[in-house]
Amino acid sequence: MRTGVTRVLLVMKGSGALHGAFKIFRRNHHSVGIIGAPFSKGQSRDGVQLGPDLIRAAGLVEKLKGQGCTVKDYGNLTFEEVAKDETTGRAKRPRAVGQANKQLSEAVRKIKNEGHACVMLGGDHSLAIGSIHGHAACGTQLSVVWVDAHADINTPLTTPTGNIHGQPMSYLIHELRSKIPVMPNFSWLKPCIAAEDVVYIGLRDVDPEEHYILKYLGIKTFSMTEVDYLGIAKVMEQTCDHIFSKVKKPIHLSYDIDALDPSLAPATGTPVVGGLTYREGIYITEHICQTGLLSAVDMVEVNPKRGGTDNGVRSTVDAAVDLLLGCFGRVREGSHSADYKIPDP
Ligand SMILES: NC(=[NH2+])NCCC[C@H](N)C(=O)O
Ligand SMILES: [Mn+2]
Ligand SMILES: [Mn+2]
Repeated sequence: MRTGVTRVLLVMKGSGALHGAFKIFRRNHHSVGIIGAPFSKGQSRDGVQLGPDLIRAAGLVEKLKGQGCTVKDYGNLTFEEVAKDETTGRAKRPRAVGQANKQLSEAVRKIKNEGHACVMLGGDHSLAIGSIHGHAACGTQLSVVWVDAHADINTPLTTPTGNIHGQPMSYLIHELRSKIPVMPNFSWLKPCIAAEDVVYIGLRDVDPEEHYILKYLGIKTFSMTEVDYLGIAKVMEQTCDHIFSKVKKPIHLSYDIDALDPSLAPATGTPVVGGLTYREGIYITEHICQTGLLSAVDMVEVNPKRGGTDNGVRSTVDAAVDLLLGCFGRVREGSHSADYKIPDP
């Protein structure tokens, strides 16, 4: 039995005809818990810490409620300044990143334990460390769908930039445990994801060392080349075949806004041309929602100080909101409540 999907026998009153028998309707009463993580030290560009409040200001909570979700906003985390934070290995600001992610992990674990689907608003993508760790801490094995132009799987020794937002996956995957040096403020973190439970979608800027790691671990990837070749519907079908091949596990969707094409989402720190269209980006969320197994979502790397114009920022933030709405029941064909009746004149 699929969870998250209700089968409804739709009978058109008056006509006597049966229309769309056993048509599948999306369950819209998702319970969503939102946590903001205004954190930017996993990379070097100012502004990405403004993401959570901007995404809220674009009406996320009201729109989720408007489509039938129950929403609890847990507010934003606050992060203390870390005084001396020297590079370890090549990783920059490890103490600040380690501390912030420890806080985030605890917050996500609480939201999950209170029974909600968790939405983490970033902030930079280093926050996936705490978000996925806190989600996994609830006890179940997870699948991770990582939608991004980048693989973010450099280790602290392979990273070309030192930015930890390019490394989160390497800290989380069991198989890379021996490749991660001891880092200050990271002793709380244990790997919690198996390489075979990860799927990437949207890749188009992968460092050579990352490419080696992906091949070495046999991780399932759909680069933009595969998106072009297969089309997004097949990509999503194969994504689900892969993550559901053994048992059906809860899904952690980690969505970097730079997966979308920069013409649509320019307000981000590391834009890469040739990205997902709006429709492909939304289709991913609709499909994941349909599985009924979406358990947590990260929406990261929205940076209003990039992207040039006000329009560019607005289009980026609106796209982030629409992607989140797609995760929790919005469908483009439209929808209606179960008890709706056409008004009599
Ligand atoms: N979350 C991101 N936007 N990551 C970009 C990473 C870029 C590059 N691969 C690095 O490791 O630094
Ligand atoms: Mn990225
Ligand atoms: Mn990323």
